[in-house]
Amino acid sequence: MRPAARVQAAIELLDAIIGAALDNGPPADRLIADYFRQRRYAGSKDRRAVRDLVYRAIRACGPVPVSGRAAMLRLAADDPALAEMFDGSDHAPDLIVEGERPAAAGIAPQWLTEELAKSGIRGEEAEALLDRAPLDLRVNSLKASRETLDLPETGEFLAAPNALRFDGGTRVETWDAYEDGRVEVQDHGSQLACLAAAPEPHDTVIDLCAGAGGKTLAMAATMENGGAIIACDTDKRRLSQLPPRAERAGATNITPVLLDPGKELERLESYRESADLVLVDAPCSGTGTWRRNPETRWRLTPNRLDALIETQARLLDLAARLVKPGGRITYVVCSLLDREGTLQAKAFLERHSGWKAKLPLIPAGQERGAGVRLTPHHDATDGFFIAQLCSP
Ligand SMILES: C[S@@+](CC[C@H](N)C(=O)[O-])C[C@H]1O[C@@H](n2cnc3c(N)ncnc32)[C@H](O)[C@@H]1O
Repeated sequence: MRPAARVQAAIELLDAIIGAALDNGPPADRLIADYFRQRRYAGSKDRRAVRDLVYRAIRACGPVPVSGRAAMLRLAADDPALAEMFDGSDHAPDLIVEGERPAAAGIAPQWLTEELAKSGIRGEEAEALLDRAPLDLRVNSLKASRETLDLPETGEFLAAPNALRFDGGTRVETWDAYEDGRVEVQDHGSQLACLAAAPEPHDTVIDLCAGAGGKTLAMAATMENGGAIIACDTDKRRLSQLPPRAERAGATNITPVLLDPGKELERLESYRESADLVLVDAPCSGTGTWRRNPETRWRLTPNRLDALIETQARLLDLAARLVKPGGRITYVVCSLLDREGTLQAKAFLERHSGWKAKLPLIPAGQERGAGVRLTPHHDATDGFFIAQLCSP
């Protein structure tokens, strides 16, 4: 593909990504993969170049752009070589018309930038939300040790006991250690959240929002396959990924339980007041993960945020019924908004007398009200809020 044709391809993809963001459609990565599946003539260099342009444009635009072309013009406004590609030739973008406006720059849509600022995320902290993320691995201590594991590349040792960091583009999927479950891809922030949860080998743990099991597997390793982990989720597709992953990782103490939204307690009745630990890794705005999925900031609306906050409160109340006296809830969100983080934890403590917050002991983060917050700028991790809520 000629360079100008790559720019036009990026514009077409951006149109699809903007449409999907507004209609709750597929994520950007899937749209990009589908686009190239239908265009086999594009080589790997073309794909990489187009993908890079698309993500640069997504990161550059704060509010939702009116079109892919406006998003690309945002980039071209600061990049004369890119602006020259708008030359109207075959497969290239049309010439730039005088007065044609690029999409607005910024961190996020205005309302969301304000929510972040209210939560203390502004300036460098806000800008770092759109950095490119490195690739973090967790060495699976059921099968290997970080100190002796031999990998094709040397990773940087991070503060979490099994964490290693590599460059963003590292192709770990091709490594033997990945294939045979000696390592898992997991952001350092997620690993620190599991460290905060600190499950003991004999514990009964309920992982209420287990998804595909990222944190479940980390806890199974910490528990050395002892005790029991009940891994729940309402999403059948995500939860169905857990058993094969557990098998690959050699984790044997996990029971997956599919929940019906709104009827979670009915399914979990037999676990009432039984858990030493309930991990609530709640559905959230994902404002802490924009480094990986920058287009998700165009998907969020004030109404969607309100609905997420309501669900988080409901799941915390449910968790309180599952914890045994003296047990605890570890509440985690990959969000930096106080309404989902410290204010959510505070509201829980007000609703549940006798419960107390205990500051999680992790070698990173900053105290934020009832818990600890990790941010891309301060901790070089995805953004997280983590609280430990202890039952009387
Ligand atoms: C942040 S993700 C969990 C990620 C997962 N713990 C991990 O480490 O990979 C939140 C999960 O909550 C699930 N969820 C949403 N509503 C739920 C509900 N009412 N009960 C249980 N899980 C729910 C979603 O399907 C999603 O998988």
